[in-house]
This record gives sequence, C-alpha cells and structure tokens, in this order.
Amino acid sequence: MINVEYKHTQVAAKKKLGQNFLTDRNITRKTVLLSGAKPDDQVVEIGPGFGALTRELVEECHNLTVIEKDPTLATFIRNEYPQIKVIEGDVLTINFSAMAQAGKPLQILGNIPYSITSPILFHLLEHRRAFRSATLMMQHEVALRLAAKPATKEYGILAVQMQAFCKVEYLFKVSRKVFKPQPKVESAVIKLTPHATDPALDADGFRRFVRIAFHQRRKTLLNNLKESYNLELVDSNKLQLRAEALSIEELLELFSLIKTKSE
Ligand SMILES: C[S@@+](CC[C@H](N)C(=O)[O-])C[C@H]1O[C@@H](n2cnc3c(N)ncnc32)[C@H](O)[C@@H]1O
Repeated sequence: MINVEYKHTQVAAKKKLGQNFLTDRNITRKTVLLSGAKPDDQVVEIGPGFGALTRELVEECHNLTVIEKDPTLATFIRNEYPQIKVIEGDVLTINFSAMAQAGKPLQILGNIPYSITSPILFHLLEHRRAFRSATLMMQHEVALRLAAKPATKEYGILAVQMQAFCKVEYLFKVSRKVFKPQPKVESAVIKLTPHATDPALDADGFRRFVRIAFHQRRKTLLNNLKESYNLELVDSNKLQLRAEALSIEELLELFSLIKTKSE
C-alpha cells in the first residue's frame, strides 16, 4: 500500500477506490478550460481526492459541489475549501436529475475512479437530461472504446450506447507518470455532451437491442437478433453483416424496423 500525504493529511491509497492522485497542474488547468465550465454554472466534481481539480474549479466557478466517498478525503476537502458543498458518498447513488432541478443543467467533471468507470458512465447516461457536459478522465483504453468509430476493434456496446445519446469527444491523452501512485495504464480525458433530443424513442429498448446485437461479435446480426426479435421488415443483406459494421445511425434505423418477440 502506498501512502500519499498532502498538507498533513495522509491516506494509504486505496486501489478499490481508484485512488491515483494527479500531480500535474497543466493537466487540471487544461481539463477545466476544455470542459467549458463558466463562473455561473452549477458545477459538480466526482471524486475530488486531495483537490487537484477542485483547486482549479474553485478559482473559476462560484457554485461547486464535490462528491467523495472516502471520509478522510471528504474531511480534507471540507477543511481546505469551506466555501464549496461536499457530499460524502457514492457517486452511483447521486440523483443528478434532482440536483439539476434546482437550476440549469450541471457541468460535471472528474478524474473518475477507474474501477467503476462503466457504472459511472451508465449512471450519467440515465441522468443525461441533468447535465450539459461531463468532462472525465478515465483509462485510455476505455476512452478509445467510448469514442470508437464503426469497423474498428474498439467499436462495441460502450461506443454505440454512449454515442447514440451523447456527442463523445476524445480531448487528450494523459501519461501515467503524472499520478501518485502511478497506475499501470495511461489515461485520457473525454467530454460527453448529451444530444438535445434522444434519437431512439424507447431508450431502454435500444440499449437492450445493442447488447443483443453485439452479444457475439463474430456472429451476423441475423444470428444474434433472431431469437429475440421479429426481423421481417429488415433487408436480408443487412442482416448478414456484423453489428460492428453498422454506424450508430444504421443501428438506430435497424432498431426502428424490428419488433420484440413476445415471450
Ligand atoms: C482517480 S482519484 C482522483 C482524485 C483527484 N480528483 C485527482 O485528480 O487527484 C478518484 C477519487 O474518487 C474517489 N472515489 C472512489 N470511488 C468513489 C465513489 N463511488 N463515489 C465518489 N467518489 C469516489 C476516490 O476516493 C478518489 O478520491
């Protein structure tokens, strides 16, 4: 276990909580700048840790809330930045929609705990109406999967589900050397901007469809879909393709043509 000490507070960095702390101010400045957060925005930071990003945000934004699960770090942030709101708890239980109702859509930022990257992304997806953008640092490999284009090996369920509902921008890569303790992998910053309207009428149905279409990547759409859906209205040539060959728009169109088989 590696001990990290900052301003008389020491924590034994917890792997389970994804505690790798940023040490490079250029990265935090660039992240805040590219997030587009403005002084009057309602800004929420996920996992402030020792405040690497928080310190930039308090300078820029008047209305900042942070969510930190580790009680020692939550206390540290409370003492260091008495002017901000600190929620001590699990980000996965936060009702962002309720938070946003108090005002305009949120601006969310965070160097997120890598062990729960996907759960956080899907939690944000559930609350996509609540935020204007989410600028998040994550493992480089996950960032590539999120921003992937069709017919690449990274293109799959994560890319389709997120890109169908949000614009996904890969902002920049971050070396593992700028963290303490150093993680084993590189990182990257991604920006998610929810589309103004949802493309698929039945968002939950579309998410289920994507899971089934990509279930066995090597199989054709026909083989993956035929058990669960009635495919009569779909061009049979299209069904001979694999899901990974179709763009988000083509997958949305396919979804609009199929019907769930009754159980
Ligand atoms: C990668 S560290 C980033 C810390 C800091 N923002 C930085 O960049 O140095 C992730 C932070 O998220 C916190 N964390 C882990 N799981 C969490 C959860 N479920 N909800 C809220 N915070 C969490 C960790 O305690 C840690 O402070």
